[in-house]
This record gives sequence, C-alpha cells and structure tokens, in this order.
Amino acid sequence: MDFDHSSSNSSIEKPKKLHAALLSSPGMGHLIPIIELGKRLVADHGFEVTVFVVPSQASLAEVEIIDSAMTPMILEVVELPAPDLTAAGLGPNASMVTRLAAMMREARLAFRSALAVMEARPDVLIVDLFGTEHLCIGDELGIPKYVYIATNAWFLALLLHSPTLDKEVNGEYVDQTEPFNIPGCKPVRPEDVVDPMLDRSDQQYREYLRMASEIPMGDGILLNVWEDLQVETLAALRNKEFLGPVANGPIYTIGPLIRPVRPAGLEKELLEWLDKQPSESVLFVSFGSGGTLSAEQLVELAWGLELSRQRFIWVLRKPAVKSLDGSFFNVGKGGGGDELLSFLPDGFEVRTRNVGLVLPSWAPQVDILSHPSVGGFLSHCGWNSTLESMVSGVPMIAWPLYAEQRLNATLLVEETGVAIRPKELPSKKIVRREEIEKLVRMIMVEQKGHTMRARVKELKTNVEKAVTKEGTSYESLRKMKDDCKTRIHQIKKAH
Ligand SMILES: O=c1ccn([C@@H]2O[C@H](COP(=O)(O)OP(=O)(O)O[C@H]3O[C@H](CO)[C@@H](O)[C@H](O)[C@H]3O)[C@@H](O)[C@H]2O)c(=O)[nH]1
Repeated sequence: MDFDHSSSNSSIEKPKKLHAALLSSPGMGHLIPIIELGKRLVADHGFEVTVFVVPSQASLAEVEIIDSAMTPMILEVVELPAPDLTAAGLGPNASMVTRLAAMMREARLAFRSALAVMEARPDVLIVDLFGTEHLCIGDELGIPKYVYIATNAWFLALLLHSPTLDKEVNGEYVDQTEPFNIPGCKPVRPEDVVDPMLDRSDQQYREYLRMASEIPMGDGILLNVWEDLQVETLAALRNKEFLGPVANGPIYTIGPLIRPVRPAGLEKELLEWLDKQPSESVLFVSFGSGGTLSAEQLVELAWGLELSRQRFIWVLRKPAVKSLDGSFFNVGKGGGGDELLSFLPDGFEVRTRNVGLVLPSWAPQVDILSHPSVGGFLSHCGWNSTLESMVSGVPMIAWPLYAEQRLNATLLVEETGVAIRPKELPSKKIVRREEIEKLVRMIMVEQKGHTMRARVKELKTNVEKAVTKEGTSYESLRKMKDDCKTRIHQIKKAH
C-alpha cells in the first residue's frame, strides 16, 4: 500500500490517503477537540477521517458542531448508538468520570460493528482519554493507535505518575500537607488534584488509574498544547530519567486545536451590542459546557459584576445541586430566560441593562472571545476555554469547578501568568461579592490586568507561529503521520 507518494502507475491512480478513525467520548469538551483534530488531519496532512461519536444528550450545540464538520464534507461523522447503561450497575451517585468510563466501555461492541461495516479498514485509530479501553481494537485490526489528550501536559504528567503516587501515598491525597512531586515537573498541591483523586475509595479513582496504565499501550500521545507553552513539563514527559518510561512513546504537541471563529457566528443583536462597546472593555463570564454554580454563588457573582461597574456578557445557567465531591455540576442546559433570571438578585437585569448582557445557557463563545470589545474572561478553566482565551489574547479570572480545572487554574496563574483567581477555591468556599468586584476591576481596568493582557498577547503571537506550516504544532502532526506510516510498515512486516 502506498501512502501519499507516487506509485509506479501514479499517472492513473491517486496515492492512497491514510484513513484515520477517531473516537470521541461524550460531551462537548471532548467532541470539539476531536472534531478539530479530524479537520486538521484532513486539511493540513492529507488524511481521510471518520469521527465516531459516542453521544451524550442530543443538544442543538452538539448537532451544530457535527454539522459544521460535515458541511462542506471535510470529514465523516458516525454517531454510535447511545450506550445502554442498565447492565453497568451504576449507582445513583456515580460520578461523571465513572459514567463516561461506563459509556465508553458499553460502546465497544457498537464501535467494532461500525468499523466492520466500513468499506475499507482504517489505517490508524485515535481515541481520547476515556477511550483507552478501545486501544485493543487497534491491535485487533493490526493498525497503529494513539491517545489524544484534549488538555495539557501537566495534567498528563500527573495522570501518568498517579499509579506511582497510588503506591507511595497513604490516606487521601487531599489530606496530605506536602505537594506531590511529579518527576521533572512543577509539584502538584493536594488541593489541586484532579476530581478522580479526591476519594480513593470511589469507582472513578479506579477508572482513572486504569486509564493511566492503558495510555502507554498506544503508539504515542497527542496533546492539545503547543511546544513553547509547557517546555519543562514536556521535557519531563520525554526524559528517560523522569516520565519517559511511563509515557512509553512519542508526545506530539499539536495544539491549540480549537474551533475557528465563524464570520457569521454572532447574531445581529449580539454583534451590534459588542460593536458599540469600547475596545477590550467587556468581561465574558461562562463555565464551559456543563459547569454551574450554587444558587448562593450565583447571587454573589451577580452582585460582584454589578458592583464592579464593568461591562459583561454572562452565559447564565440554572444553579445545580452540590455533588458528592463538593463541586456543582449540571450537564443539562435547562431553564428558559425568565426562569433563569429568577435566580438573580431582584432588579439586577434592569440596573445592569446598559452595561451587561445575560445570555441563557449557551453562547457562541469562540466568536464572542475574539471580538475586539472583549477584554477579560471569567472561566471555569476547561482546557478548550483556556485555549480559546489565549488565542483571542484575553486574560482570565480563573474559577475552577471540577475535573482537572484546579490544575489548569494554577498553571494559568503561577506559570503562564495570564490569570488571577479568588483567594480560596470556588469549589470549597463561596466567593463573596466584594472579592469578585475586586477581581473584575483588577483584570479589566487595573495595571495587573494590563500586564496580563500584554502577556497573553505574547502567547497569542507565539500560538499563531506554532500553527503555521513552519510551526511546531504543524511539524508535530506531520511527524506523527510519518511515525504512523513507519508503524504500519513494521506491523505489516511482522505479519
Ligand atoms: O456557552 C457555551 C459554553 C461552551 N462552549 C464551548 O464548549 C467548549 C467547552 O470546553 P471546555 O472549556 O474544555 O469545558 P468543558 O466542556 O467543561 O470540558 C471538559 O473537557 C475539557 C477537555 O478535556 C476539560 O479541560 C474540562 O475540564 C472538562 O470539564 C468550548 O469549546 C467552548 O467554546 C460554547 O461554545 N458556548
């Protein structure tokens, strides 16, 4: 089989393209970067791509993401049947990670069947973090297989080192007094560990350790960062003395993979409002695809925004009930405009009418962030949101809620220097209106905000270079393609 280079009868036959099968776990935070990876493989590296999606709740936003990849037909998207979890034995309090892991496990049969009916077997398999139990399907098909981590290198380092920490640390991680040493990396504070590490007796911890031990079974790891963003951590992940042996393969830095700004992404009314605001004067407030606050925190945030007297756009979601790990999580969008407004202080909308916009549930985030009037982002620090903010040159107020967001927030504040944050973690303690007011003013009008804005603009320039044809991210994906071809030849030879 010839890949991308001329065969003897090249005048008649086109060289065969490499066909990549990508598998996305449920949720927008996973689907968006997988689709973007697919698009990049097609547009820049001449792959054919089929993205297999394990669906979550069908949402308009999800349908839009899938449609945007299919019109024009850049790649094929196959939605697998929604997994039936009745046999999975999940309790009513099963965590999000446990649920995702169970959904992916249950989807294996459907994924195998979908691959079996494909006209031609794919040449390479790429799964995301929750899909590591599907790596064996790559072996069954005799094709190389990779894991795409849709977040950053420090998270990957902690994940890969977690089986070692599991042996070394007694008791709960959050109860330790000293930070955890991760070979060659910035240590991780006990309060910053990822959600699955919060309770070692929970099923999600076992799933997390399993994923950590399965990642090295792949032929390499793709990361949604660019080379200059986390130099030290990436070096540790590649170093034989540090995390190289547990990573067990090449690390490809192929990011940032984020959705492009759409020319008509903003509705007329929103665009007109933004166009009227002074440059970099609007704070965008949003907590990703699933994050939400308690009713009490929502009220404090509303007061904080109002007291700051700064302009804002707030994507408002219904408050949720506190989950077992203490965070607030609400996967559903839910709540129409009036119902949502009832959670805000009386008269908030009227008093802030001239400076603020409240949008229910979901907004065109990438398009808003890239508008010149936006100058700050109060974010839950999901990695896609983080990248979108950096690429738009917008500094952040870090408001981590769950998953690996506490780690991301620390990275942004202490290493990258593009964010400020409340004194206490918002998942631990209500952040009061006075502190919110201060943070908003600090990022929007004070010197600290100007300094961060300058820093994030440096990063923006740096990113723009990384994704050009001469840039490191382009080169990294090209290298992955070359390695992939070599693996295919090795596998063929071995048979
Ligand atoms: O109103 C909205 C809300 C979100 N988004 C988009 O949805 C995505 C959200 O992704 P992200 O910011 O990463 O948040 P989550 O959806 O919470 O992502 C999950 O997956 C990420 C990648 O693995 C992790 O970093 C997060 O912690 C985890 O919660 C981004 O592209 C946003 O632009 C919108 O377009 N409009």
